[in-house]
Amino acid sequence: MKIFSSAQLQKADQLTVEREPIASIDLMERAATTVFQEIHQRLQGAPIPIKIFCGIGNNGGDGLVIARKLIEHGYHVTTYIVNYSDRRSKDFLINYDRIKNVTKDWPILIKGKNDFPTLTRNDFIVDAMFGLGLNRPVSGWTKDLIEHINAAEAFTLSIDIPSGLFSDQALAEEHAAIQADFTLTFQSLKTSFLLPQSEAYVGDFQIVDIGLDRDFLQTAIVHKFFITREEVIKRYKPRNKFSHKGMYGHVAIIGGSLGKMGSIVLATKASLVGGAGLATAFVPQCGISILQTALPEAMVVAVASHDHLKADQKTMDVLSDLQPTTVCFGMGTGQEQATIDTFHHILKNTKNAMVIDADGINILAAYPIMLKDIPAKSVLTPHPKELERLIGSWVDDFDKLKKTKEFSKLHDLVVLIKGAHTVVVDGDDLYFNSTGNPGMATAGSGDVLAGIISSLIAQDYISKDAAIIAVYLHGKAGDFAADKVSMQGVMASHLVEYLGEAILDLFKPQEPKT
Ligand SMILES: NC(=O)C1=CN([C@@H]2O[C@H](COP(=O)(O)OP(=O)(O)OC[C@H]3O[C@@H](n4cnc5c(N)ncnc54)[C@H](OP(=O)(O)O)[C@@H]3O)[C@@H](O)[C@H]2O)[C@H](O)CC1
Ligand SMILES: [K+]
Repeated sequence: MKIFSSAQLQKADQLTVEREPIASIDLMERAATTVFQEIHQRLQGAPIPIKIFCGIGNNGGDGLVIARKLIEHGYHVTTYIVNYSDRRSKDFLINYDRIKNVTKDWPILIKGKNDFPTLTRNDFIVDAMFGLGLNRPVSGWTKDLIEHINAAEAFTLSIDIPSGLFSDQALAEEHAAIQADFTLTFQSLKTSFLLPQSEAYVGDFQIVDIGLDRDFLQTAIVHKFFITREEVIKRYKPRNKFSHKGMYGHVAIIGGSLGKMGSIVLATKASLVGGAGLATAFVPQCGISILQTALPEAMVVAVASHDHLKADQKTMDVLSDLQPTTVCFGMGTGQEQATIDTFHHILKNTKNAMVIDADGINILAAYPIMLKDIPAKSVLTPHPKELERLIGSWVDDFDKLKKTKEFSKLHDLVVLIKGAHTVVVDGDDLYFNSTGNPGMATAGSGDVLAGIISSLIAQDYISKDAAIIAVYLHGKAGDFAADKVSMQGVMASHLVEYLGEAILDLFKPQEPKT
């Protein structure tokens, strides 16, 4: 699913008005009516106090339409105009008049701190102060009002975007934005919703289709996407009836050290459950019986050394004789010099795209000279600390995206930014994951992900698609697991266990949205 920038959405608004054609006031009525219907469906006429805060632009105009519709349906609504400027928009003014037809009175004007209403936890607040027109941080008494609303801890629904939050740039900590519990957003997600810095503001969100110009939406070029089920299905390759295991690739998972063999078990198992035809774990001696006991389906090759990976020529020859389709390196290896040398040797002798995880990434960060030896389009799967070691620190989340893109382009790699909405970075293109839950922040979760990505590359998916499908399925498996064992109860093994269910779910008929 495409993620549009605020400039593109404003363009879409304008083109819809011209091409449909539809008067902008009618488009506002249509958009806000859709929001009203969503609210009405949830509240079902509940007699709770609803307080709607409207700005003076079109976001405020939306708020006025919602207020009018709610009043017409018998809700207890108080409407406030947050008068932060005298430059009221045309469509705001029309709706300012229209609401008077149902209330017989003007909404309450807020012009400063003295006008702030008392709010309680029992209020239902609708925030329609600023939308995509926000062009600078909110300041003065308007900022105080945002803080006043947040302090009430009442359920807050934001229209289009939590007021004060930017769509395409970061909000510094000292600035204020509405801490929404829920955001109903028009036509497209806003990038900031998916970034950790916005966590306090966005809450849950839902996209409402307001019928903007289809042609524009389909043809506009974007570099940001949301990884939905449809994005995965369109990339998924069904299996042929006459296929055999040799057609689904051979994954070599290389890593492990004394006390850290579990990571290899998880990754190797995930690669098999993910569909690879064959998997070989390539480990120090200490790993042989662990692997063979835990995972009879996998082959095991051990280097001569006992505790760490220290490959001699003989074992390297064994690896090249195996001719794995995909090599995955890094989990649990540690950073002994012999291991670093082994890694460097593997990099230089591998042609196909690899998957590099954990200590593999730490070694690359410590020895950037090795970056040039990584096969093109390899996938790096750092968690935030590992990413920082790799690309340096960032000022904010948008800067992190920019620096990761530069790194990806410079080295021709696919890089993951792991987190609540894991991002797959492929050059200029960013793919944000939609699945997963905080229960997945658990030991070994990343090993499973690296195993799935390796598995898909071995099955002939291009690295970017392998990463996109893998993060989605990994998250979905986590969601299924959390449903069964609770978020706290999720362990990495559950992610492997529920991976099959996540794959099956791709092809299950979905329940219609209520
Ligand atoms: N066009 C349509 O029919 C639709 C519009 N939709 C809704 O519109 C908003 C975007 O509305 P817009 O009027 O462009 O802007 P806002 O309502 O977000 O903001 C109003 C004005 O506020 C000023 N501004 C910006 N930042 C600040 C600030 N920090 N402090 C004070 N004032 C600020 C700015 O004007 P300036 O001249 O002062 O710069 C804004 O113009 C969109 O989000 C939707 O909710 C829907 O898309 C439906 C169709
Ligand atoms: K808003």
